[in-house]
Amino acid sequence: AWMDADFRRQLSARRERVEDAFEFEGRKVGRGSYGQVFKTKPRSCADAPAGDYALKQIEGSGLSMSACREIALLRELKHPNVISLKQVYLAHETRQIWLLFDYAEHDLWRMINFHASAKKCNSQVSLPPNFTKSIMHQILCGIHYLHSNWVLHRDLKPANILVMGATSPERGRVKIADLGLARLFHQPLTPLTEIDPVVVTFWYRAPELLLGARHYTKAIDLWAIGCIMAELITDKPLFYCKQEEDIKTSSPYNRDQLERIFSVMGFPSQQDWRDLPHLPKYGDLVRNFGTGQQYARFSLGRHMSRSFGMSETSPEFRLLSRLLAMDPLRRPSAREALED
Ligand SMILES: Cc1ccc(-n2nc(C(C)(C)C)cc2NC(=O)NCCO)cc1
Repeated sequence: AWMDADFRRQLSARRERVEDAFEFEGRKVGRGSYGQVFKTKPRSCADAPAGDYALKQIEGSGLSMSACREIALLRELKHPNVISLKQVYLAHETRQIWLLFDYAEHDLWRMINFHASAKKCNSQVSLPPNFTKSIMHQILCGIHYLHSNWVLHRDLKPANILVMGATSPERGRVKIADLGLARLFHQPLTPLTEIDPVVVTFWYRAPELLLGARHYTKAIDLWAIGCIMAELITDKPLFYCKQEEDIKTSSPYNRDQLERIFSVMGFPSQQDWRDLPHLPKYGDLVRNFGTGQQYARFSLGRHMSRSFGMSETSPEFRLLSRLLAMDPLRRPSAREALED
């Protein structure tokens, strides 16, 4: 009531309603803790250019903290490899918030699974090497832009790497997005609750996070990019680890996930990772793994050459092993990885 009633009436009469501009009934394509997403086209009367759009109806009502954060963040960011927010619709009657994005036909999770299943039935439809190189270059460009604006992603994984489809003028272009769950908790140590049917995976989480690191860093994003690179090459999650169903742990320490990392990478020595003993969960690590002698013969080179014939002297292996350095201080910045 603080606003003059007549002025309010004029404003609400002029405000463009999302249902007037877009047809989205029954066209839901996504559902998660963040809200629901519809694939839509503008109605002829709308002034949006023709093409497919994604309309996200934000969970909850009114300007929640996460809605504010998403709008404030996305409206400032503009890069070809980062999802772009086209329009915000505030439905005052229902206090609903709608975000309009360009529709991305694909995401890396589905593309990798498609090729993995195609491989199983022996049609050699594996991802062409140039595809992996192009996707990696675009992810690194997008992350370099975010990091230079001091935006950390915190939950990079194939499902958050969108790829524009054939009907889009930006065909084949990567759009880094954040479709969901982990965004609700800004600190790495918040308990993971099952507010979303899809179980959170730890496969892309850097070892320092699993050992209780208190803050996200750029190096944590680069570790995840290393995991994505390996998955593009092999069609398999590098640090695949079965998930217990009830992930209600409040501790960041995940023994099974750490075990999987060590059985691929080997166990980090004092020389490999000087600061390891200073991490909060180092005591648990020693209790569970001792000196890690049982992993002495494992290494990334051994894993990639024995399982996928990748040469340890190849340039792609060199980049992969830099991205997957156990010590976060030894991982390259996005710029250094781009130069590589
Ligand atoms: C609460 C909240 C949710 C998502 C974001 N977010 N962040 C990003 C980055 C890639 C710029 C980091 C992108 C988004 N949001 C989206 O990708 N939204 C589209 C589907 O939900 C921000 C904040």
